[in-house]
Amino acid sequence: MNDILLKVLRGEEAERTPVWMMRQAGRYLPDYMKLKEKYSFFERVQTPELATEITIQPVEQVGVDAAILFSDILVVPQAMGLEVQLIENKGPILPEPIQTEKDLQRIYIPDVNETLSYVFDAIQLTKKELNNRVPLIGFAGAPWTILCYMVQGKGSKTFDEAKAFCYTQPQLAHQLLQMITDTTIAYLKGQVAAGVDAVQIFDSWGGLLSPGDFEHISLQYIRQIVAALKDEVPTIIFAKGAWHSLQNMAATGAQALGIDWCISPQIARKFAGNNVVLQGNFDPAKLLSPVPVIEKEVKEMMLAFGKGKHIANLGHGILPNVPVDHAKAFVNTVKEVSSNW
Ligand SMILES: Cc1c2[nH]c(c1CCC(=O)O)Cc1[nH]c(c(CCC(=O)O)c1C)Cc1[nH]c(c(CCC(=O)O)c1C)Cc1[nH]c(c(C)c1CCC(=O)O)C2
Repeated sequence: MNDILLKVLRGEEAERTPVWMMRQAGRYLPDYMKLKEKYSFFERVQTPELATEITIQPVEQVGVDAAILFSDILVVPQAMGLEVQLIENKGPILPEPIQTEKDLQRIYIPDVNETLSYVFDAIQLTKKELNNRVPLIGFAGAPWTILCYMVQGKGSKTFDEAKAFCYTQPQLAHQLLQMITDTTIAYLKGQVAAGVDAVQIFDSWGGLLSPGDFEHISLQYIRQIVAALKDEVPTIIFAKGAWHSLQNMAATGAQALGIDWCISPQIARKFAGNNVVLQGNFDPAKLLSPVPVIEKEVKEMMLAFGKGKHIANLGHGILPNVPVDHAKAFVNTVKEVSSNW
């Protein structure tokens, strides 16, 4: 039974630094690609046996200290009544995005036990199959990041239409953000009831907002989610690029904060204070370097974080073209360095 991730999240000492990788269940694994040939994305997500198999692959094949449920943040807008398509090599498309008050009337706060029960079934089955080998992390998108897709209707580097929606129709935007928040709270509570041991909130686009807008448009809703889960399981907030608000994120009471590779561990620690756990922050593209370079740079990262209050991870999701051996070198170097502390 490996529960070092939970020990660190509870503020206890662990034998060594726990390690997992964002988006670890996915396209860099040959066994995942085999299932991808046979089943569509939402078939994989909605079939508990497939989701379980994919969730466990990186635990068995790469040796990570936690599993993260195979699903997607976009199942929430789907459950709220929006169509979501995942198009090969193009990413997500929402053909009828939210842009007006009339559009908002098309969506609703769903009964998660009806619309998202397949996620809860997948969690129960995964917990059974994991048999406590490692903890299971559940997740959801932050309301702002979900709004980005619901309004823009597709991926974007700037999400300018989503921002324009917030800046020109603030009342509608906040109504939508609150609907997403309420759905997300019910959804994450359902994940906890089904058995997840911790949850991560992915605010992938938090860094597109100014510090003031981040508070107003994103963090005030994340704060509600963290508060709602306070007595349930530990929470990790990953707001990519929003390093300016680490102090405010720590004040939400979340147990851990994810950081990306554009901030040093030392500065992140200064901003976040001494109590919260930091998670991160290896540049995912650096996993494309030769293995000796990976080993050297992971060691440097580990030394920069120091012993304790750290969960080793990438600074964003693993890229599909990373060789499995390189992912293993990342995981093994974390284990070696921190076992000798
Ligand atoms: C923004 C976002 C999305 N989804 C997610 C985020 C937040 C994290 C981040 O910023 O990377 C979160 C996510 N998506 C997926 C997981 C699975 C669990 C894990 O291993 O981390 C998680 C945690 C599977 C997935 N979700 C998706 C895939 C790839 C499609 C496939 O394999 O068929 C996987 C494995 C599709 C997806 N889903 C999304 C995009 C933009 C795409 C297409 C681009 C891409 O492929 O990365 C939305």
